[in-house]
Amino acid sequence: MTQPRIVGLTGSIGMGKSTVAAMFARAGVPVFDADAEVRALQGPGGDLLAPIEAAFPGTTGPDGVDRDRLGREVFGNAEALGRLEAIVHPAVARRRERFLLEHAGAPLVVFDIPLLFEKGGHASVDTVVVVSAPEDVQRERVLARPGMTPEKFAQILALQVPDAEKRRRADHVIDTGVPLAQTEAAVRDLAARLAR
Ligand SMILES: CC(C)(COP(=O)(O)OP(=O)(O)OC[C@H]1O[C@@H](n2cnc3c(N)ncnc32)[C@H](O)[C@@H]1O)[C@@H](O)C(=O)NCCC(=O)NCCS
Ligand SMILES: Nc1ncnc2c1ncn2[C@@H]1O[C@H](COP(=O)(O)OP(=O)(O)OP(=O)(O)O)[C@@H](O)[C@H]1O
Repeated sequence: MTQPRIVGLTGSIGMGKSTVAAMFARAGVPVFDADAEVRALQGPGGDLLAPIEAAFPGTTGPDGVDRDRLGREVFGNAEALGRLEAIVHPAVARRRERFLLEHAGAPLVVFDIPLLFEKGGHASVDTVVVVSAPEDVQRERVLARPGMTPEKFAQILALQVPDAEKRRRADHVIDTGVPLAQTEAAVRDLAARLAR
């Protein structure tokens, strides 16, 4: 059986990755959502609660990981973030392998991976799609989120490959600074071309 073509979907914070991933799913393309996997692994009863509690005492409870609290410990502290990533990323990679086996017959699959460039994942996908919007649109979207502050936004941006570089390295750029219907049409068109 031929392997599906693997699309790596990425973009900086607030650029619209999750929205565009949902558009690919509506176009019939199976989507692996790395963030959702992290949330499941860190949620109530999740496999990673014990190792995270051991490494970051007091950050887990009956509701799973307290993400705000853990975020405060790791964003802005490279050593702590590295320790968390060493717990989380191998578990996500195992789930991604399983997803690929489950969808071995599909012509096209999407890996929605926020840190595709940052962690070198672009080398193991066939095509890179970057979602991008003007900086002021990104900023407005992110600061509108509950719990977000300009300081946290700046810390997260500093950890991410800049948008301009992502766009330069992309095989395809999806513009999300336009009306949703226009983005959705672009995604449908790209999905059809890539599935051929
Ligand atoms: C620290 C945690 C609990 C904070 O959760 P919270 O819900 O507050 O934030 P969220 O996950 O929505 O992330 C907010 C923004 O930060 C970015 N971000 C998250 N982790 C990282 C990281 N390791 N490096 C750079 N940016 C990151 C996200 O892409 C997003 O743009 C969580 O981000 C986490 O467990 N991160 C480590 C795992 C990871 O690398 N996840 C992202 C890729 S799968
Ligand atoms: N044309 C568009 N394409 C995508 N999103 C849009 C568009 N116009 C407006 N939006 C809005 O922008 C927001 C994008 O948020 P989304 O959660 O998809 O970003 P994200 O890149 O996944 O974020 P993060 O990296 O922080 O997880 C949504 O509220 C969405 O409705």
